[in-house]
Amino acid sequence: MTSSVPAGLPDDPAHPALIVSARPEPLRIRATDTALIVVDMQNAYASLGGYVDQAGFDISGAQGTIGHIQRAIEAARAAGVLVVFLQNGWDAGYVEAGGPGSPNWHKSNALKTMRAKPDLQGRFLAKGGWDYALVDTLQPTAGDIVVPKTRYSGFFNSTLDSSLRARGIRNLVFTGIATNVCVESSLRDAFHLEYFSLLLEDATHELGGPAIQAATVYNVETFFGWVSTVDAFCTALGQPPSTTCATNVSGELHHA
Ligand SMILES: NC(=O)N/C=C\C(=O)O
Repeated sequence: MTSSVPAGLPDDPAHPALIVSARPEPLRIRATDTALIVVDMQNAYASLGGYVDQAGFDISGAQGTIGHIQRAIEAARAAGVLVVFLQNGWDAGYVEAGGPGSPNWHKSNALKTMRAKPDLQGRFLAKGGWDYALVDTLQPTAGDIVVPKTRYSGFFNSTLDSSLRARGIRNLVFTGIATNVCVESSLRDAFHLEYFSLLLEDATHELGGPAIQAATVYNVETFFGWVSTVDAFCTALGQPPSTTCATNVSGELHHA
């Protein structure tokens, strides 16, 4: 059910709110209590030759997603919205990945692919390696935060929750890869931790195909939060794409 009445934290006359056009209704946020969460934009998930590519997933849409995330990051920084990069992976010896006693050892397609192809052993998601690194075009700058994590949810065994609470953050704007795994896992945990979550659907990419993307969007819109676009986010921040930046069809960033 959609509505035009904004949801979100109550109005506070001392701190005027911004309204983001979203489904199922607009969401009220403030730059000072909002963080843009960039989930796992590492070579593993967004570059040819990285883990998910080598494990057989289609990442042909990832380049376009990178361009959309760049726009959201530029708008966030310009408006004073905190930018948080999540970075998924383990120590080079894979101790943090867990052994056979951990479901992660059995379900992680990175670990499974490396076990199936021993020549790839040590290549995927190991701290210090190319696969683990954030893609060249989405690098943190001063004022941004980078939060390492070892499981799908950014909130599990990480400093994410305390870093956000210390800064008074109550609204999280989610971007990244993969929509249906680490983005959705983190967003679901955010709901249970009382954060208001906004998914920028054109700044995410799925592992599993368009129906899988649609399923997460449905889940978020119906149960866990709100769904919007990069353009709507930029506009709400007073950073319309025409005056800040725009993407061309290949997803590369250029300044207008
Ligand atoms: N970043 C993610 O969504 N990761 C998904 C799968 C994996 O890490 O194996």
